[in-house]
Amino acid sequence: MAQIIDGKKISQEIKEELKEKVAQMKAQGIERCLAVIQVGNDPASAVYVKNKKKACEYIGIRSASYELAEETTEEELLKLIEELNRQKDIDGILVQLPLPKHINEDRILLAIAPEKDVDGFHPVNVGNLSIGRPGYVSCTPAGIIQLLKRSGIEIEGKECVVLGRSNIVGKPMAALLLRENGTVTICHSRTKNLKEITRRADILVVAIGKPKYVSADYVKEGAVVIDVGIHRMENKKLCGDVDFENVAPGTSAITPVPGGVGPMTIAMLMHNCVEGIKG
Ligand SMILES: Nc1nc(=O)c2c([nH]1)NC[C@@H]1CN(c3ccc(C(=O)N[C@@H](CCC(=O)O)C(=O)O)cc3)C=[N+]21
Repeated sequence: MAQIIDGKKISQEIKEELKEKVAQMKAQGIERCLAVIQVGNDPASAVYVKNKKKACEYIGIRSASYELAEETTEEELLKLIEELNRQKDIDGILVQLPLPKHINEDRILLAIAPEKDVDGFHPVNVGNLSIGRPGYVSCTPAGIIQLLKRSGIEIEGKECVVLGRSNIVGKPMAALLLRENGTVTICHSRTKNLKEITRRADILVVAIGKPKYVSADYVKEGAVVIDVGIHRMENKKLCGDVDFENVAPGTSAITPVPGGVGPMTIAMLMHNCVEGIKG
């Protein structure tokens, strides 16, 4: 029987550990504050932002919330970021994505001071990860490493296949698996003979952004499958990039959606806020 990897439980464990750490830091007079910026009122973003603020409250760090109108200009947003970059009492800056179309996301992410970039999206942090230097690591892939480690799944020497090549998930995921001494292949929507490659995986991370895209014929018997996708179906239920019912029986371990990778993203954001930059 496949082990269902419980992201909710593991994320809770991490938040408990962080809560304790925050209490110790407070006793030494150290406080943390995360600035959370949301532009516009996309309902999905509003839910995520609310969950991030709730997590801050739970572990005991302050959050400063900036809810900006849809019409906010790129210049106005840049000005706010520059102000927050300068403020000594702000430790982390998170700009919720996606941004409205009239704002250049790239320019915004580049404006966040790398030492406050708790999302790990700034090119300096991305670069540091790829050459093995200390820096903030993107929360979703960092959370996946924690899921694997805390579920007793070894990475070293394993065939790891990442399906998807986004800057936020696929690429940093590959870098992290490599850092853990996995043998890493990245494949994507244009890959030829995709199934042949995904079927080689001992650990398959799916972040292709298509609902229920991966069926059992993509997966080797006994593989570990991590599903990064999150989609709302017509019946309002959530599903991932993996067809869970079809794939789960042939795996040794698999993450569900919801309750898999999603909660880990927020736990690792909290980790980044509390721990700061470390090796
Ligand atoms: N600057 C920025 N940083 C992000 O980290 C970021 C972002 N923008 N924009 C959107 C994506 C998406 N994301 C998720 C976080 C938590 C869940 C999560 O907790 N999911 C729950 C379900 C939540 C629900 O019920 O909708 C689960 O999978 O169990 C999902 C997705 C962070 N993102």
